[in-house]
Amino acid sequence: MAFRSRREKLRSILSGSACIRPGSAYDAISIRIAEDLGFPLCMFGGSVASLAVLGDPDITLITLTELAEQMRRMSRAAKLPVLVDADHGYGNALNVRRTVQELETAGAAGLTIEDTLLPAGFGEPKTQLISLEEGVGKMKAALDGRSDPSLVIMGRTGAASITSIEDAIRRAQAYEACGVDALFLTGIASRAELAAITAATRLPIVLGGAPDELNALDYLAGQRVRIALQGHAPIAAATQAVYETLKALREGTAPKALKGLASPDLTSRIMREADVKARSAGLLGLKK
Ligand SMILES: O=C([O-])CC(=O)C(=O)O
Ligand SMILES: [Mg+2]
Repeated sequence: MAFRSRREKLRSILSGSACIRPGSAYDAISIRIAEDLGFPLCMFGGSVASLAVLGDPDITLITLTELAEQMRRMSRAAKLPVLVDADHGYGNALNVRRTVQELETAGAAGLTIEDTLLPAGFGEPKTQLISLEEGVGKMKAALDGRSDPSLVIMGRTGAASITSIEDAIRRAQAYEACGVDALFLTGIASRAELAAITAATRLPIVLGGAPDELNALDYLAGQRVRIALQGHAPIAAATQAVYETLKALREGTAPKALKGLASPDLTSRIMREADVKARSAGLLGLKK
């Protein structure tokens, strides 16, 4: 299968002994840049999917079809393994199963399913969790939905900052018992909390946003953390660059006087233009 080697690369990160930083990417251009810079993995967050596809905040307005289509574009553009944030799986456990099928055929190397109540409930200003039992059903459905056994399924909980660290441990243990491949934890606030999770579980850990005391990769590796996210700065940088450029043009700056544009060489590399030219020579009878 075409995507198996990507999934095996993600598996080798999880079964290794180091902790890596994934590149945050959200479209064909950003994943090619992450690939060229040598990132071993790309994180495709739900927040950046919503922003890139809809221009909206992370409130689960995006549909599974839109997420999977963006994933497919990224899979086509680069060979870098992608870990995709599949939020709550776009519905109940049956929807989770469908979500896994769609993201698997779209080329994801791995995906996370979380136990957050999404979209937000009526009259609920704060994030809520679904029950542990429903969460377990979702993890089982996700595992059942996979047809390539190398696709990585991660059980995710943000319980540590929503209910308690004890609840996060209970949930992590329950998802581990379902047979997920890794635990994705958000809202871990301290080394003591991470140590408690590490001691109570045995699967590789992926850490969402974390405070400064959880930044050192060697320390994290010793706590069985294999992947540590560091936010989504690239899309923020892209937004600022587009803003500055449009603002300068609107104010009358000549295109040639603009600062901070990609050079023709960088653009050509991102477009894989040398490959296109070689292909055109062979297939369209054009000069190389
Ligand atoms: O998965 C991540 O990178 C963190 C997250 O939930 C999001 O950005 O939506
Ligand atoms: Mg998310």
